[in-house]
Amino acid sequence: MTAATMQVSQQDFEKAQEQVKLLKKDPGNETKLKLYALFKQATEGPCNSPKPGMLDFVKKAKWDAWNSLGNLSQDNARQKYTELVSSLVSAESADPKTDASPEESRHGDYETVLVTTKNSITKIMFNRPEKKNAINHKMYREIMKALEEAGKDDSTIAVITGNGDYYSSGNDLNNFANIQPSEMEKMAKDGAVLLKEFVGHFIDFPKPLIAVVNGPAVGICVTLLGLCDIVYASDRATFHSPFSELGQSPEGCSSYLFPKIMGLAKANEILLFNKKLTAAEACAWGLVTEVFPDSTFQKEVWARLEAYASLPKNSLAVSKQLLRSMEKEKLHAVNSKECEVLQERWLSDECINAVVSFFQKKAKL
Ligand SMILES: CCCCCC/C=C/C(=O)SCCNC(=O)CCNC(=O)[C@H](O)C(C)(C)COP(=O)(O)OP(=O)(O)OC[C@H]1O[C@@H](n2cnc3c(N)ncnc32)[C@H](O)[C@@H]1OP(=O)(O)O
Repeated sequence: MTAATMQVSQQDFEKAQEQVKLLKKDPGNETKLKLYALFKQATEGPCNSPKPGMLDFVKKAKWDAWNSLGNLSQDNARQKYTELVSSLVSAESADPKTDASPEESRHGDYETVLVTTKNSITKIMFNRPEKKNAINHKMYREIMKALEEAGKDDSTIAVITGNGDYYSSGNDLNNFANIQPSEMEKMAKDGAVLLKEFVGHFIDFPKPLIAVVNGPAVGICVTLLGLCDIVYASDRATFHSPFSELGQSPEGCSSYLFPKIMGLAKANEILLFNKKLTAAEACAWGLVTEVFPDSTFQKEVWARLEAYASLPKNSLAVSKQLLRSMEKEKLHAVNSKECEVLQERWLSDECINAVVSFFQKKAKL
């Protein structure tokens, strides 16, 4: 190495120390240890401090990293440090995700949901506000696709919420409309297959899944809350699963989870007798984690979620999966059974009459 390159290397070394502080993405512990060791070697020479005790994990890892550089010269250490930082900076500027300012990145190609990622949180927002976020067939499919993507992306947690004044009015009753009598059985069979797959995506979701209930929730959007890991609600939200009123029966694993969460007597009021809960009641009954005043709901909840999303991602995922693993098989069995019963219900006069009444504007919840 010539004197000239050493000189440049010293300047670059100082610049690299500045650049490392500006990295937007955490380079990971292994790389951070390498940087630490090269910096120490470059500035102090070979490792000269006493070996820390076995139980002092952090100090021991740093000491090991520095010590592993042996007699590497200070010039070489400076050079290697500078090169490592330069490779991290280039990798970051080539990656469109990290170029990402703290701005939201929007996932493309959805019509009925709005999917965005920001601050390690992927948000899946029901986006049919003019229909109170009722879930039509396309929306069932798009929610499943969004969950699949969120399960695999870089986010730490995923959030489900609604756009507009409703969280969601549940199943879009148009899913049952304009069906010829000869097609009824097929409609019911296909509906049961779709519903089973849809609920299965919630059972199997691999990361913490949080419901941010911004307004009233109806039907399947209430029952699915039992499969979420945390439920935050605005004090404007209500929770209504009027299955018997609609001639239907419970889904979303609620026939198993609701009695477990709130006790059989309270679950019966919701699932058999159509009791609509206020947010405060849903919280007292264990379905909702915490209720916030509507005026500060978004601000308080997102601040809380951003703090949660900065926790170690893999630890959260394995812990969620561990908790879910105790129940997974059972939940899939419950889901199958519920869909089987609903397939029959959809062909019943009770259900058909309820749907007809809704479209004749005779019945609203
Ligand atoms: C593959 C099938 C799987 C099935 C899974 C099983 C799922 C079960 C359930 O989810 S059961 C629950 C079903 N939901 C309902 O029965 C709610 C019906 N809606 C209402 O009662 C009311 O709309 C309301 C109380 C939610 C809101 O009332 P209001 O504030 O007065 O608003 P509007 O009624 O004027 O609604 C505006 C606009 O949206 C349409 N809409 C609202 N909800 C639904 C719905 N669930 N299905 C279809 N359409 C809905 C409503 O008709 C209005 O449309 P318009 O402006 O008239 O075109």
